[in-house]
Amino acid sequence: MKIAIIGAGNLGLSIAKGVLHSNGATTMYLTKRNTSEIKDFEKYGNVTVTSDNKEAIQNSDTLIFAVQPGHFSSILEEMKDLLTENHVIISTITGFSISKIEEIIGADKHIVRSMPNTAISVGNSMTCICSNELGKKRIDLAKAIFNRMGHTLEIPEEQMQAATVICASGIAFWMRLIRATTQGAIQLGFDAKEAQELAMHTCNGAASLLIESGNHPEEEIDRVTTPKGCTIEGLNEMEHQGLSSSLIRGIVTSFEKISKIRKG
Ligand SMILES: NC(=O)C1=CN([C@@H]2O[C@H](COP(=O)(O)OP(=O)(O)OC[C@H]3O[C@@H](n4cnc5c(N)ncnc54)[C@H](O)[C@@H]3O)[C@@H](O)[C@H]2O)C=CC1
Ligand SMILES: O=C(O)[C@@H]1CCC=N1
Repeated sequence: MKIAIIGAGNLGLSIAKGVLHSNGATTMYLTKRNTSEIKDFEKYGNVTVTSDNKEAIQNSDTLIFAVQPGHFSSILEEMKDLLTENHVIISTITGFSISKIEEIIGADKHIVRSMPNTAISVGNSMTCICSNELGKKRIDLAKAIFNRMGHTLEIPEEQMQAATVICASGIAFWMRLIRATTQGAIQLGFDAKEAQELAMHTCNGAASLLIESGNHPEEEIDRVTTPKGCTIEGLNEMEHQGLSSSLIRGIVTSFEKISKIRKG
């Protein structure tokens, strides 16, 4: 597998780390405009860091685009003559539809849209993917790439905007919940380091319980909430203060913002 990551910023580098972590590529190109900060990646023998997208594309078969939405059209325009039916073109760009990509490079290319998150760097991304008609022939390959770095779900393109919020922005939402729990633990007497340790491992345990059991969260909550106990008292107070409601409202607000990014 010869992978090029076009736009090695926050997400692109997270993908690069995940690929390295999982030995997922024979060669890997990382491109960005100013490469000085990421030259270190060349210590991995199979990695080339360059600002030359053309070189990266010509020497790779799987192209992962991770540039800002506003830069994507012009990069595709510049590179379209280099893109062939042998390439698998994977976009991670928020709000940029497959039809818009096809308008620029043509429908005769294998195009996959993916929405990973930054936990891809530690091999634990929730990644949603979909493809154009021709890309269906390569979707299993794309799934195999992302499955090495977490969990993958194929979805209809119409759900991509929602997946962006739940999975990609979701990392930030969960971080805030972990941070708030950490602050609570400090208030109760743990030092900051221990407080975070307790918060993040408990969060990990909660997710693992659901993943392994397939249970609904309320089933697991029922096991914790002793009648007249402290958990239900705390949980109800959180709901009086709008915990679930504020999360749902935040999710919907992020979703609506993507439509504005798309138009802009
Ligand atoms: N950060 C995240 O957690 C996620 C981001 N995304 C999407 O991924 C894309 C990238 O997001 P970030 O990594 O956060 O942005 P970023 O700004 O950190 O990275 C973009 C990179 O592209 C580089 N770049 C700009 N023009 C270029 C060009 N002509 N050739 C090569 N590289 C070029 C920039 O130097 C920068 O390093 C966005 O479209 C975003 O919507 C999707 C899922 C998660
Ligand atoms: O905040 C953003 O717009 C991008 C897309 C999802 C995660 N980061």
